[in-house]
Amino acid sequence: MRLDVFSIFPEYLAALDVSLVGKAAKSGLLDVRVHDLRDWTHDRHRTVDDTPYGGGAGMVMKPEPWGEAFDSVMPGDGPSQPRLIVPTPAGRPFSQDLAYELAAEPWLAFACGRYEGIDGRVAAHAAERMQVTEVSIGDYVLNGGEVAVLVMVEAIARLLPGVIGNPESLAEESHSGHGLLEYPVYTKPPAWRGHEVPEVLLSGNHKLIAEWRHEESVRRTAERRPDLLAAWGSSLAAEDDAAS
Ligand SMILES: Nc1c(O)cccc1[N+](=O)[O-]
Repeated sequence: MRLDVFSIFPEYLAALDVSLVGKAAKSGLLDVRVHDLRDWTHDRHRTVDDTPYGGGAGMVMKPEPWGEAFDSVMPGDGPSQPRLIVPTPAGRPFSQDLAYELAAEPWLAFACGRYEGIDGRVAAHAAERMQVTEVSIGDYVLNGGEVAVLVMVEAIARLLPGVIGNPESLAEESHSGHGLLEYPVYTKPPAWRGHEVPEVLLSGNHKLIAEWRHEESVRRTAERRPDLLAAWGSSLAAEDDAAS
């Protein structure tokens, strides 16, 4: 998978050089290219923003640098086009399902907005030749899209074949598809500062351990995410109906 990221703070994306994503890039599983949007400005101040039409506070990112950057890095007459992801609070909620969907793409491009956002014509013009998806990582206010890109790239990259050592671990994680939050985990020592590891986990009885883990997943989901529990219950009912 090729990933292109456009930002006025390319150093913010340095985190993509470390850990899981960095290893994937070094092993050739990922081709990560970070671009400084200001490289496509032509004035001495390397201007990327201007006042909003219609008034209002803040500044809007000018369309020209984006258009020139996209033309340069992913030309319209090229053999293929990426899927463009624009992090924005007004976007489609990012989820594990969307991470799987994006992990199936051969080429992703991310446009990191700043200020009050990117001129709306940038996405509209890009959509003339590539799929554009505006995505939100959550209902809170950030100063730009860079941190959202770091979140999405990590969630996507770990789904690519060969990136994580034990693919089986993907199956038991929260939001991994069974619909429940994952159970609590423990390791040595068996007792620590007056806290004991649940005895069942020391029993060696794999059936009891599996039952305890499921019960813990259901309990945690009921406490913290009743919305997920309801959806999980509905999916079980649907499976039962399909089987009967
Ligand atoms: N929430 C937010 C933002 O405030 C600015 C850029 C991107 C996002 N987001 O992806 O959720």
